[in-house]
Amino acid sequence: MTDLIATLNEEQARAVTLPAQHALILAGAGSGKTRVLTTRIAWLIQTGQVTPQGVLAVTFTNKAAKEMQARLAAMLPVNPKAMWIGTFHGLCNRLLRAHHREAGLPQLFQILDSADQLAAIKRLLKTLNVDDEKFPPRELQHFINGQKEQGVRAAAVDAFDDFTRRRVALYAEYEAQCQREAVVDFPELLLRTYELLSRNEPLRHHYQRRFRHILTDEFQDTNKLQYQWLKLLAGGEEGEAPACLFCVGDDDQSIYRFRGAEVGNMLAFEREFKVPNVIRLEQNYRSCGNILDAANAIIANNTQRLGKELWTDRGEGEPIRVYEAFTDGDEARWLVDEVQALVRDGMLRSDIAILYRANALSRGLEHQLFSAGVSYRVYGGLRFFERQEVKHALAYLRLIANPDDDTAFARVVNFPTRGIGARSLEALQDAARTYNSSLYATVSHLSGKPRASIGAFVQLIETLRNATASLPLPEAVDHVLDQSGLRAHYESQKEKDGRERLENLDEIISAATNFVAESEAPEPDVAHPLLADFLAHASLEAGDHQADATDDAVQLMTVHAAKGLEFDAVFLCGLEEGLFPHENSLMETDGLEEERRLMYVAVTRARQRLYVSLAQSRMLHGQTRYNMRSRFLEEIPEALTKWLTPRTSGGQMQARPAYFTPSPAAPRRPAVAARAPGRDLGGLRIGQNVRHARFGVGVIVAAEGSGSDARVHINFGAQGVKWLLLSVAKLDPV
Ligand SMILES: Nc1ncnc2c1ncn2[C@@H]1O[C@H](COP(=O)(O)OP(=O)(O)OP(=O)(O)O)[C@@H](O)[C@H]1O
Ligand SMILES: [Mg+2]
Repeated sequence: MTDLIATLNEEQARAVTLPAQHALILAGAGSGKTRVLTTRIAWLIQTGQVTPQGVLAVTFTNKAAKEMQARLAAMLPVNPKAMWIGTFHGLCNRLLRAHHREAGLPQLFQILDSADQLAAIKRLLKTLNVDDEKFPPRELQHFINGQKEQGVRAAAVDAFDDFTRRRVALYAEYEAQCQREAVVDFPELLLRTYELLSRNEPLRHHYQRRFRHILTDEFQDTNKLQYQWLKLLAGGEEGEAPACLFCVGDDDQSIYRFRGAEVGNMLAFEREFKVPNVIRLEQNYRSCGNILDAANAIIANNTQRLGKELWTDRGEGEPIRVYEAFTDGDEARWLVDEVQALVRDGMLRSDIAILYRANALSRGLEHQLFSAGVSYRVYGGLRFFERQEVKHALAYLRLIANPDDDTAFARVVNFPTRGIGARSLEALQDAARTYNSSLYATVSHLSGKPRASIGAFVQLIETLRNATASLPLPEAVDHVLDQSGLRAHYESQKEKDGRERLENLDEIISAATNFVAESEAPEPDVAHPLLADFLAHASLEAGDHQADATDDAVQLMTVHAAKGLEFDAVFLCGLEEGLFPHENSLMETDGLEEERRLMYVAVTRARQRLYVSLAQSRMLHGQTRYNMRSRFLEEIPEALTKWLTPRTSGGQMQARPAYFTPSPAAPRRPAVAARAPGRDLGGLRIGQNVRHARFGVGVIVAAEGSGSDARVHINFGAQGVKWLLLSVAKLDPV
């Protein structure tokens, strides 16, 4: 044990060996916060100040909890599985299972993940005959979860207008439905435990006496209810000594404010508990100097900071490598080549991470990795072709290619909802068994209402088949997305999630475009002969090649999912305005500062090598976009970087030069929505602020087309993001 402390620096050792009092460790990335927290648990146990059962430690992800357990097992002769180390959700689940009766739940209550929860809400709305146009399920879900995260039950919501009163009534109905069906959603796990402990005094005292040390990692991302929960468990009632709270966090890494995380909890904690020990750690052990300097320089542009600096004695290390590709395809190919070179030089694949801001970027990368036979693993998110909305879209295509595909039929016959009832489907399934034929073929044997409702669906598929027969594959996909109602369905879902799903739908068009370009298709490349191949390609890419956890695989994830992790080499791609910072954040300072913190998290994941890349044109969501270089890239001091491609002048990116010959995998024909690059934006440029008579002030985030066809993509903040024709819209520079 003393050995372990000997490897720590002075401040770290002081934090680990603090007396039994509250403490706040406020420190930047890679300064050893998580290591200090883990070592403190070991030290407390080893010095006999607490038993392993007396410790409660909260981590942010299950992966982090497992790592902490493994480190403890290496330091101490204890069974860390028996200890209370886990995420808020995991720990609450454990408490509720142990005291399910007191919590009013059957022992085998089921947990609803976010998708299940949404399905439950939809079902509820249907049963109650509620118009889901007026009360979109996803908004209702957001409302309910928001209330629960504030610790507010339906009965306690203050509703001053009719709309809110209706929502609250639905919240109450939803609570009743969950209770009837014995299911618990994510925020409910926390709220239920919180209520259990606050109402049940003996139980509360039991746990307050038991957990004498409560340690929380990533404290900057706790929400209000989580903080209340910690306070409740810490106790300190009626003259009893409270448990010692040991919280570690970094305000510069607070990246969940959009979900209700309150960085103010750090200050509230310090104030409310009169925390006697606030320790700052300033030495970074993770990253080489250049990487750290870049991170410091980037975050210095934020104004809302508690303020701290990081230094390292590891030497400056390698420069940050910057690659500016012509297209996203070029970017992905370069990236995979570079990954392979690193692996040849002896780096483990699992020490290499590819990070991106938005999930939609993973498809192109996955495709390149897959084609090159590099095993990879996608964390915290499904692989592209496994995502629900993508599977729905593929199901329509599968029915066009093969009407007898019953799985595809069942998946979309009533999605988007077309009022086909469970009874009708049962009748169809029974008849299919009797006639021993596929669902599709059986519809003609039905009669009455089922025949009419399901018959209309069959008719839709027939129409789709005819309409797409002579279209090029990407256009066929586009057509199906529209006519199936899928696009409209996800468009009606205004929350973040709905947008992301829409983006993923459009991404299938990009996939089809690339597939056609690569498949040596005979001219004319009309959809139908290619469709089956494309679908096979999609299911292959979805199923196989997903390396399992033990495999040595390159790690792909969003920046959000990378919090707390570290890798020898990090590739951060898509560094373009509109992508990172994300276009939805451009209008508000808070939004931009949260994006910058996210950038800081991304950069500080790298130990030795950091690559940042961008593409001058990117096919995303079915459209070719020409974005400006990300301001975050411009915020990295030039002396720290090494450009692998000629450094362009910055500002608006150059269009691909006319002499550039497309590489083999680049699209041979323009995609549905792609336009020729030579643009004349009538004196405007991407990144510029403009005023529109109706929408107000916005920022130009992308452009396409030229001459009288030129269109610009403008983010008007609260007014939304719009495509406007330059020749029609009157835009004044501001
Ligand atoms: N005193 C030390 N000597 C050597 N290595 C250290 C020391 N302290 C921390 N490290 C190493 O530095 C790396 C970063 O530590 P850790 O993950 O605990 O930082 P962190 O502050 O939790 O980072 P983040 O903010 O990203 O969560 C780890 O590999 C850790 O083992
Ligand atoms: Mg950490």
